[in-house]
Amino acid sequence: MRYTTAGESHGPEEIAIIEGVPSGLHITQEDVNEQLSRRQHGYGRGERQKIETDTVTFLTGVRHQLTLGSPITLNVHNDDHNSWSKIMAPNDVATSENTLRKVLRPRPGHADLVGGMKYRHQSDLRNVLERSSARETTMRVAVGAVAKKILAEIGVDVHGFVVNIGPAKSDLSTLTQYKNLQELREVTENFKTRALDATADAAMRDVIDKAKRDANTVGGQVQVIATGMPVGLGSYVSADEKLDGKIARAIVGINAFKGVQFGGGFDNSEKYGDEIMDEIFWDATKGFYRGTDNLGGFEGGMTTGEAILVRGVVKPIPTLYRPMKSVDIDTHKEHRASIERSDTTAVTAAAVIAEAMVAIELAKSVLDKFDSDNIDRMKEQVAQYREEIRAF
Ligand SMILES: Cc1cc2nc3c(=O)[nH]c(=O)nc-3n(C[C@H](O)[C@H](O)[C@H](O)COP(=O)(O)O)c2cc1C
Ligand SMILES: C=C(O[C@@H]1CC(C(=O)O)=C[C@@H](OP(=O)(O)O)[C@H]1O)C(=O)O
Repeated sequence: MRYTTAGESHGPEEIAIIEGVPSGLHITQEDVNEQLSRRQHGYGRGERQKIETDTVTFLTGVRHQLTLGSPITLNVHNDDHNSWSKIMAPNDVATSENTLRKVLRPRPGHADLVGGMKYRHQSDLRNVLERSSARETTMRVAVGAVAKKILAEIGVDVHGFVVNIGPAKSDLSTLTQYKNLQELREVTENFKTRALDATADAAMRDVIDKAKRDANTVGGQVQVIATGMPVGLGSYVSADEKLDGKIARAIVGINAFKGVQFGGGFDNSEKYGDEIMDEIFWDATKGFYRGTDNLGGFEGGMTTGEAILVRGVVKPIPTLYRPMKSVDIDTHKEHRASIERSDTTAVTAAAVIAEAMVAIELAKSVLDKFDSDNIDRMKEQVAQYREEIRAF
């Protein structure tokens, strides 16, 4: 399975094309809309989310709620485009009127300056901003919704949570060692049944309100937990086959993500070996298993069969309403950075996007190993493989 996305933030449409989804997968537009709606929620976002109601249209690859095995085209309309149609017009020549919203003072922390240099957009950095915007993550979540449906067919569940927003921490933040799998499962379930909107926590709202009052922004960490993956997805034999490596790349590829860890991650560096390795046990019904999950479900770049625990670090939003120092690209004079309408934080959305990215990488790995033509044949092969592994 592979995919590509296209679309500018204030252009008319966002598009994704996915190839390699098996035939016979049951999927509806509502399945995708549910995930798109989760991405749009979260305290601390700006005015844009009030304008958009992200809903998908299947343009190709699905018939009577079943995938055909052909490329699937997903489309989400940008409602905000109504206010930008002249500025984003593909067929009109540039005039003083339709370039009114020029960006000439690059925002530190954004793609503006380097993107402008690289693509020679020296007359208007909006040409960078439009595609570098995290608006594009709408389509990654849409693709992730398809991946989650594939994974659900073989009992794999993937869920993203907020760990902290600035200094305000959720209960999950204390679970860095995962010594007790039962505790991990309970906390996970507890979090899932609560509103995804971890920013409902009063302490988190306070941090966001303070940042907003100060014309500032704030970041945080998110955690993705995936359960039910078969043993042995990914491989140690070549560096680019390692599934933890593919997931790390997918996570850091999300706008504003600056770090990733598995299991206890960075905290493990302060521990001794006997505190960290996940000891091996055997049981006649389930075969080999571990008592802990300090390594986050990977050994040698392969799934161990325990929960996959991935954490991502999200930097604060770069656009500041009290902007930082920058330089005008026309005059080369020092000037405060441009201000664009912006979020105060997007950590809650980031948890949903990280979930989608993990789901995409896991689904790809399943489709690489098992039949990818038809979903029922894939399921049969996974069941057969699971039985072989259990009997090892
Ligand atoms: C869901 C989401 C929403 C975002 N919203 C904004 C925003 O409103 N304003 C902004 O300046 N950056 C926002 N960002 C971050 C920028 O897109 C990102 O920092 C920028 O593209 C530079 O990429 P980098 O941080 O990965 O280097 C958002 C990121 C995510 C994941
Ligand atoms: C549009 C979304 O996020 C946008 C991501 C973003 C950025 O610079 O990354 C900047 C803002 O864009 P705008 O100026 O149009 O409000 C966010 O709203 C979205 O998540 O759907």
